[in-house]
Amino acid sequence: MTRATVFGSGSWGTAYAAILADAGCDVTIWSRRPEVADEINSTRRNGGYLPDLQLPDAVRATADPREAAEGAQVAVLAVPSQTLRDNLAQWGDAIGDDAYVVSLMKGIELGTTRRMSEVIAEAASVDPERIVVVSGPNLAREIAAKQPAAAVVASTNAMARARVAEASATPYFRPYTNGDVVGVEIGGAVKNVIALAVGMAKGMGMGDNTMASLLTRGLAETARFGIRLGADPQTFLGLAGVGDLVATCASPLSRNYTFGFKLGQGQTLEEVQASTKQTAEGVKSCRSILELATSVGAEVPIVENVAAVVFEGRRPADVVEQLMSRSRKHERS
Ligand SMILES: NC(=O)C1=CN([C@@H]2O[C@H](COP(=O)(O)OP(=O)(O)OC[C@H]3O[C@@H](n4cnc5c(N)ncnc54)[C@H](OP(=O)(O)O)[C@@H]3O)[C@@H](O)[C@H]2O)C=CC1
Ligand SMILES: O=C(CO)COP(=O)(O)O
Repeated sequence: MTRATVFGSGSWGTAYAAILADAGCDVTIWSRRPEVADEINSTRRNGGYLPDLQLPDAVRATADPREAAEGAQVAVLAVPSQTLRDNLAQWGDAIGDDAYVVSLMKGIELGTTRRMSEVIAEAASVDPERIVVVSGPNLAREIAAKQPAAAVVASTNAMARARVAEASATPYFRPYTNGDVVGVEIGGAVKNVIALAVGMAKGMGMGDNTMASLLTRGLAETARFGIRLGADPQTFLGLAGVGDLVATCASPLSRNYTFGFKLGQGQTLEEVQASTKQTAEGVKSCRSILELATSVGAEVPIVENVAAVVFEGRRPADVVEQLMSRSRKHERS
């Protein structure tokens, strides 16, 4: 039986722990708050994040990272992208040298512009051949309700991706393997920013043509940018590209879409931030994505305009005008 640890007991960490248990693993969750670990152990629920999910008996929790990581062959990381480096500094050394380290995170680090697999390799000295990235159209609430979904399990190491895919396969969660870690991580990070843009448009009362236009042009800029970093263009047509973009941009369950929607309705950044406890990765990552894209000479106008709203206080309505008045060009330029 595979021993797995999930670091992070938020929405996706908790839902992923259930996937692993349903796939036959013995799972320990690390919660940073002891009361969350106690609640999971005594009620088999994590009411603050996924109140409707009854966790399988094979899942237990602890607030002690070393106890959580003990003997784990698979260590899953599900904390916010911007805290990952600090988290790993605290307990990264608890992860065994032979464990596969799985990133569920969809962001780019501020300041360094590192992808999450790069942060893991640097901050916890993990061999990149042991790092696996899981991404795709996986809204935690739907997965927790055991609604069927597919995902991509990416690693440069064929054995690592096969092993993690096997440990995560259930009747409602179907993993596909992929060797393109860069493309999978870029798709996952940029779609959050495009979902903020779509949310803003919807919040301003715009309809499906606007949504589809933003989504399609968003995919174009994601691919343009990812290819400059060495990604396989085909990855953006897959689950970590189109798949996740569609799920996130079309769902009120998405924190990024909802965040953008509230901005579009006229709430201030501070008001929206105060109303949401959960992680909307695109809000911070739009800045690091813009910086990384600029450094490789990739034009990312939607990301740039979302960053102008979030970091410069521009109004969403001004951004729409700006995007619509850009110089005309070939669709594939
Ligand atoms: N939710 C989803 O549907 C999906 C999310 N993802 C990605 O997974 C990653 C995690 O997301 P998700 O689980 O949804 O996030 P949540 O906001 O739901 O949970 C974050 C978790 O990280 C913990 N945490 C640990 N250290 C810190 C810290 N220093 N500051 C804040 N929180 C900390 C939180 O603890 P505490 O409870 O004590 O605050 C909580 O358990 C993100 O990158 C997200 O993009 C990917 C696919 C689906
Ligand atoms: O990544 C996700 C779905 O695949 C979750 O999106 P949000 O973080 O916007 O909720």
